[in-house]
Amino acid sequence: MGRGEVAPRTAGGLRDNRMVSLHADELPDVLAVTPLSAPPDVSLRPPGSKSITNRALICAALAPGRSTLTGVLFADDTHAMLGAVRALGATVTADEAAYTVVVDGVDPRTATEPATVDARMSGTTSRFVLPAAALRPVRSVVDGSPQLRARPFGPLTDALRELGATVEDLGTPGFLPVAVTGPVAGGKVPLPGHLSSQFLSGLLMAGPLMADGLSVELTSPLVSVPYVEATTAVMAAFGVTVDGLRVQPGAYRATDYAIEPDASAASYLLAAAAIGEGRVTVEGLGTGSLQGDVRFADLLERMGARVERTADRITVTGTGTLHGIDVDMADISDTAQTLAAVAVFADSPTRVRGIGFIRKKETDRIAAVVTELRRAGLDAVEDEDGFTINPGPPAPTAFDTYEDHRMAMSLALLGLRVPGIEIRDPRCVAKTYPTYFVDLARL
Ligand SMILES: O=C(O)C1=C[C@@H](OP(=O)(O)O)[C@@H](O)[C@H](O)C1
Ligand SMILES: C=C(OP(=O)(O)O)C(=O)O
Repeated sequence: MGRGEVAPRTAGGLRDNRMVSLHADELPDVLAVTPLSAPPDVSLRPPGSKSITNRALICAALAPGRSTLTGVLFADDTHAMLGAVRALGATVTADEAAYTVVVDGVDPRTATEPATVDARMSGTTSRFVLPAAALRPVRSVVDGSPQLRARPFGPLTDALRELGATVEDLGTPGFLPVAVTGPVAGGKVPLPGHLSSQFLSGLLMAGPLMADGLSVELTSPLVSVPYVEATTAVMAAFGVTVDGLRVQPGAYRATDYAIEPDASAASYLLAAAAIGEGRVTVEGLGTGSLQGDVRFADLLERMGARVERTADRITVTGTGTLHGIDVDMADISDTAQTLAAVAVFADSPTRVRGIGFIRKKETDRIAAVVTELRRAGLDAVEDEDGFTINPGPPAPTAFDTYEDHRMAMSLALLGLRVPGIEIRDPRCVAKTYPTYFVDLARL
């Protein structure tokens, strides 16, 4: 995928072409979105999945021997993970132009060097790397950005202590930074599920290298369930079986692994078809996807868009009709802000439930999306576990993005239909989708 060229401060239209790149590295402080001049009719392949890339990197790093990963996402969150697995002793050779990473993994139980990991803003990196670091008989420090330091971490440190690791709180207990010294013995452990699924995914991936194996007992309902299914699927590709929430002692097998495109990233492109009353095909994602977020297309269908699916492709066609829906998004909460943007153009209110935990993501996403839509003159209401969007025409607005890539990507969609929409700090898309505005411009 090359870098797009469009007019300065402009995304969405290619006609006034003054050749300024829309890659995240080169975006201005404020980006104006130009409404679509015609309904989109495009086929796109989003970049590799962040979630699958970061799982495959952990499994490959723990698998002695050489693994080759293809379709890799190169974005801030995966650069964080590349740094993390290097710090843990894996040898990593990345070829960004070829979307490929070669990993020579090592058994962490033989480590002799202390490690320091900067997880940057990446929840997955921090929560996946700490249990892996706990397998090492030496001390590892894990830290991240101020934003990541504000996100919950305590369930993971509690679980690792219970499983036999030494965990030091280096700041506020329950938050980064922390230090861990293993080896973690393993065994049975209780774990809350209602804050994040990433604690469970991280523990499961370290499970086979714990001397006593691992058995997790959830003490509260699990959110983001499909991500745990993705974890066990990637582990299976590297030769490890998870039975319920139990993992026997064993070993990862180095392998060559193809990463599918990112389904959360795809949500913006598919939403654009519904909003822009055109047609968008997302290649490489379909009924065979490992990612729950492909189900975002089901919601567009419920709202009135036409959806066609094959094993590896989804096409959404906007029909000009969009009805509001009432939906629990606990399984696919990364697409809740995308749905909010679509809901603005529906003919009845949309209520999203079950996502109270997204208040602890990059920002309080419920408060942020409601605040910004209200600034655009919409009647949006914050609920404890979600939000309600009453549709209406958005006023020209420069949206704040709260250092949250998904705020930027979702709110930009309004500008495809409404003039005067601007995105402040659009560079925050670099966290998971540095070429987002390049792809948006292709619509
Ligand atoms: O495991 C993963 O790859 C992810 C799980 C989800 O987080 P939570 O489990 O914290 O909801 C999701 O929001 C995040 O973007 C990626
Ligand atoms: C919540 C997200 O990421 P993470 O938890 O991995 O930082 C996200 O990508 O929306």
